[in-house]
Amino acid sequence: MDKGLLNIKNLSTSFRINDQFYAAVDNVSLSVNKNEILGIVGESGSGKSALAFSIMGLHDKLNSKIEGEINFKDQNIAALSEKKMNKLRGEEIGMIFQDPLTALNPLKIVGEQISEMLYLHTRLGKKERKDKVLDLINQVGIPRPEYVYNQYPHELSGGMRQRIVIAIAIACDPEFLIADEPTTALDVTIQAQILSLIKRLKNETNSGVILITHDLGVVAEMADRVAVMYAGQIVEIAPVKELFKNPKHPYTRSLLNSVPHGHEAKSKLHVIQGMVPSLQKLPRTGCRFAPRIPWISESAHEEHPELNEISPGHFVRCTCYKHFEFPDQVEEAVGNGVTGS
Ligand SMILES: Nc1ncnc2c1ncn2[C@@H]1O[C@H](COP(=O)(O)OP(=O)(O)OP(=O)(O)O)[C@@H](O)[C@H]1O
Repeated sequence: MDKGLLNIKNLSTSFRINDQFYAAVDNVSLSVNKNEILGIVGESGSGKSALAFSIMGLHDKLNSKIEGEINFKDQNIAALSEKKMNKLRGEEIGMIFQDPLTALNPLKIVGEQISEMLYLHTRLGKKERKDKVLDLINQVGIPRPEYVYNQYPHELSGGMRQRIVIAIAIACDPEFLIADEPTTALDVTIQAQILSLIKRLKNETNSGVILITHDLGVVAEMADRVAVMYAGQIVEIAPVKELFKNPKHPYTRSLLNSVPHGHEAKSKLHVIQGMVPSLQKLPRTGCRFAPRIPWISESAHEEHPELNEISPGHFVRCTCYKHFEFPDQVEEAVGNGVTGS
């Protein structure tokens, strides 16, 4: 894989459960370049947030364990002290959290919350900080910055609150942004505004972005490349157009097929049943997706599934995709007098 602004190598993040550690992120390698948005998709429990929190160094050290490397601008930030990580967080890597209500302090006016970031990470004086905060509120598309500066989070709409969270994340011009489900809590029109804001900021600052979402429409709109996570592993990674045009892994195909398209209202949705197993129940050997596609023979899977590059920049884990059909598609084909391959 190419060398980017962020290079993650063999990252595993494990959590302590009943005195044993279980990996929620399991041997993940990926890179993100400047001015690139990497979308990360996957069902709930696939390890997306655990990965994001690992990059930000936000896991509780007592109950989690991180192995592997998280190289940011050629420095392994997984090995940094808490003090250095505190400096890096916000200053060089900003994070936009899913729920603005929990990300913001309900007892402080929003202007001060943005200003605090500048106080911690810059040498700006009080007046310069205020000017910069007003400028940031303006940049994230909120009218009347002077007025909004003095408001409490509960006085703002959900969309405005998320803009404030974004203003905090970009206050120090970070070179990298992690957005973890940034629009999940918002209604559709506001979603579109927030996403175009993130894209504009990325273009203006040339920053690298990881965008975590379970919404494939968002990924199609925003990402340059997409990584599909299942049970702690990347099962497929490809440039966005390639992934949508030529999805290979059964899990990716199932995710894509579960999105209804308006113009195909009457066509059937082929979906794989089941869900990501809990950490303790996760199969740790062989193809982790095999239990959800039991109609695919054991010999179709690799014993130790790796990410194989099948075309430039398009990687797929395991060989089972070569033999995969949705069972109801096979039935349809047989019903039509055509045998499924
Ligand atoms: N602090 C923790 N302690 C124990 N297990 C955890 C912890 N955080 C996450 N997990 C487990 O790790 C797995 C991955 O969780 P994670 O939150 O990363 O998934 P996700 O893909 O981000 O899901 P969602 O879309 O719901 O946010 C899950 O099985 C989850 O229960």
